[in-house]
Amino acid sequence: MTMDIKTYNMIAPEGLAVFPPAMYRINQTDKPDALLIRSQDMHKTHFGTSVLAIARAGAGVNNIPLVEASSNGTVVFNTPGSNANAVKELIVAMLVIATRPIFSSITWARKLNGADVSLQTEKGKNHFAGTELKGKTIGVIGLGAVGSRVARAAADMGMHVIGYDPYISVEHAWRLSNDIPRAGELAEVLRSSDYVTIHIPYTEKNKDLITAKELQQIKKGAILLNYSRWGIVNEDAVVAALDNGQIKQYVTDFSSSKFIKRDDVIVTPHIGGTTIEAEVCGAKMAAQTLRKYLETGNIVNSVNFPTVEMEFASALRLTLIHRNVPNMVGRITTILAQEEVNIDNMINRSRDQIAYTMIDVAAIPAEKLKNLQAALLAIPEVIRVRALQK
Ligand SMILES: NC(=O)c1ccc[n+]([C@@H]2O[C@H](COP(=O)([O-])OP(=O)(O)OC[C@H]3O[C@@H](n4cnc5c(N)ncnc54)[C@H](O)[C@@H]3O)[C@@H](O)[C@H]2O)c1
Ligand SMILES: O=C(O)CC[C@@H](O)C(=O)O
Repeated sequence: MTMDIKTYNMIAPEGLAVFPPAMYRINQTDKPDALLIRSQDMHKTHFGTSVLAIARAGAGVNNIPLVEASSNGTVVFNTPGSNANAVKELIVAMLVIATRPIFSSITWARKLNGADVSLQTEKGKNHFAGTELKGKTIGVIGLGAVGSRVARAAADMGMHVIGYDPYISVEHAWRLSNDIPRAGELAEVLRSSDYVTIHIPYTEKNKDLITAKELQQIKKGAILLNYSRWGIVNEDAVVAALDNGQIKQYVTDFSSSKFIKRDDVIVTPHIGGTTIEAEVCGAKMAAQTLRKYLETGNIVNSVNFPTVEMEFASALRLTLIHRNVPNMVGRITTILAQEEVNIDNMINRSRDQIAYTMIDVAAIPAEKLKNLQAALLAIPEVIRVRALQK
C-alpha cells in the first residue's frame, strides 16, 4: 500500500517524519488520500472525493466544511490540547502586557544615552507604574484545553477566577479544581470581571457571542481578550465599547483594519499556538491520527465521526461509512452472509447523521472481495467502503 498525503501550511518536519517513505508519498499528487493542514481555508480549497481524511494540526476546525466532509465520507480530525500550553503562556504574557506599561518603558529606556543612563532610569521610572493581576477578577469563557489551563494559571497568580462553560466535558471538569467557581450565566461573568478571556470554538452558535448587548453588561473599564477566533467578538461593538470607555483595552490574536493604530487595542498575529513545541506536538499528533485511520480504520480525535477503535486481529478489515438509519447492520451482514463471508469481529458506532461500521474477516480472494465491496457500496445509504489488509 502506498498512500498520498497533501499538506497545506507549514507542518513541522517531525510530523511529516511519522509517515514512512516506503508507505507514504508527501505532496506528489493532486489526488491525495489525505490532507494534513493548519489554518488553510478549506471552504475555499477544493478537495475531491479521493480525500479519505483531513487532519487539522491544531484545535479550531472552523476552516473545514464539516457537513460537506461528512457527506463525502471524509473523516476530519483535530489535535485536542496540542497547543493549549502555548496559548496559556501567551495569555499570561498578554495579561501582564495589558496591565503594565512594558513596551512604552522599554521604548523610553532605549532612547536614553549618556554616562548617567542609570540615573535617568531611576528618575524616569515613576512614569511607568502599572498595576498587579493579583487580587483582580478574571472571567474565563470556555473551560476546555486552553481555558482550563488559563483558569489554573490565573488562580496561581492570585487572581479570582470565574469560569463559564455550559458544555464542559467531564475530562476538563475533572482538571478544573474546586477553587475555581463556575458561573451559570455569561452575564454573571461579564458583570464581575476586570479581565474577560475567551477560549471557545467558532461555530454558528458562537458567532457574535460578544456583541453590543454583552459589552453593555461588562464591568466598566474591563479588559477583553480574544484568543479564540475572528467572528466570536463583534468588531464594531468592540470599537464602540472602547470609544465610550465601557472597556479599557481589547487584546486579540485576530487582526482587523478597524484596530490599526488604536492604542487601546493590542493585536498579535494569530500566534497563540505558534511555539516550536506546540507545532511539533500538533503535527505529530495529526500525522499519527491519520496513519491510524488510513492503516487500521480506527478513528480517534475526529470532530465529525464517532470514536471507533477495535483491535485489528484478522487478515482483512472492511470499513463502511454510511448514513445513520435503522437496520444498516442487518443489511450489511446479510450481504456478507450471501457472499459466504464469516465475521470474526465487528463494531458499529454513530454520531449525528453519520455511522461507521468495521468488520474483520479472514482473507478473501481478490475477485470475491471486489464483488463484496461492490455489493456493499450498492446499499443506497453507504457512502464509502474500504478494504484494509493487515
Ligand atoms: N490563537 C490561537 O492560535 C489558538 C490556539 C488554540 C486554540 N484556539 C482557539 O481556541 C478555541 C478553544 O481551544 P481549546 O483547545 O480550548 O478547545 P476545547 O474544545 O478543548 O475547548 C473549548 C471549550 O469551549 C466550550 N464552549 C463552547 N461554546 C461555548 C460557549 N458559548 N460558552 C462557553 N463555553 C463554550 C466547550 O464546552 C469546550 O469546553 C479553539 O476552537 C480555537 O478556535 C486558538
Ligand atoms: O495553526 C496555527 O498556527 C493556528 C492554531 C490555532 O488557531 C488552533 O485553532 O489550534
